[in-house]
Amino acid sequence: MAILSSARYGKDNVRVYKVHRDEATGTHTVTEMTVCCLLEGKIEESYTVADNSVVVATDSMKNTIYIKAKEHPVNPPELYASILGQHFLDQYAHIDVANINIAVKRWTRMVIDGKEHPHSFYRDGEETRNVEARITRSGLEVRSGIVGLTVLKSTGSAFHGFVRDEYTTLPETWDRILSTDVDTTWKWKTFPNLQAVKDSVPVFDKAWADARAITMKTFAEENSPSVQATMYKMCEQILEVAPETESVTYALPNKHYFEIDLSWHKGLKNTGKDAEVYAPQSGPNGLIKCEVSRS
Ligand SMILES: O=c1[nH]c(=O)c2[nH]c(=O)[nH]c2[nH]1
Repeated sequence: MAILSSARYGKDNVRVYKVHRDEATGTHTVTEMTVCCLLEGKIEESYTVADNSVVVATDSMKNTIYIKAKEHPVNPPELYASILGQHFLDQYAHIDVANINIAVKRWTRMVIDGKEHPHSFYRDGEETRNVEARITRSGLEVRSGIVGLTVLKSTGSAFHGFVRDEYTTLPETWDRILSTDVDTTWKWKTFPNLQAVKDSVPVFDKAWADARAITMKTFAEENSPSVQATMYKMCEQILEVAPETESVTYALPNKHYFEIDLSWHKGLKNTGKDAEVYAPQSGPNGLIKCEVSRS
């Protein structure tokens, strides 16, 4: 005997671009995002007995993503995700949950001859602003975040005092390169309904800007004793500045840069205090994760 223990389906990788044209100033503002929409509900029969009468086609979900982007603001993405998800619950009585994930790409306004250009933008990094929303009839669970913010510091990072035994070869260091691709999320207290999300609109952009600034300032200024200790400090600060959040997570790869001993070539000094040329590693890499909640 078999039983369908869990199921969700929908459209992934729906790419959407929206322009807002300010008629008064002639300034355009653009948003480009990738949306994933997965529905849950009374859909068992579509899997178990091939009954498609319960299936909202994933093609219709794609259409709905475009239509809701036309009808409503797409910023902040937390609001658009909530509006989109709520639509599926309102429209289809047998759908219980809409899982909406959004990744917003960067289009930063060009500055030409010292002036912000009204309609030209550039991609300043692969970092995205992300939202994961789970919309149910008992509330909206929303997690915001940043993915793919790549950072490096050339000093101001140490790692020593770790376990030394017969498996250890890594030397202790008081000065190393630290580099990572930041993946962080902050979870909002569950919203009871869509109106509560609408009422919270101003806090979403602020939390994103604060989390980004805290990540970079802490990374840059702290004399890091480890990735673990640095990320915990970042979490604490985000919880502090965003009181509407419940918890914060970080997942940070430790992207290693190895010293290269070149002494075999004419006695070249390139290790320790003389290290200048390093070998960036693709893998293996460390991967350090944490979630910090209010106590
Ligand atoms: O910050 C670090 N944390 C670790 O857990 C670890 N492990 C390791 O080999 N290097 C590092 N660096």
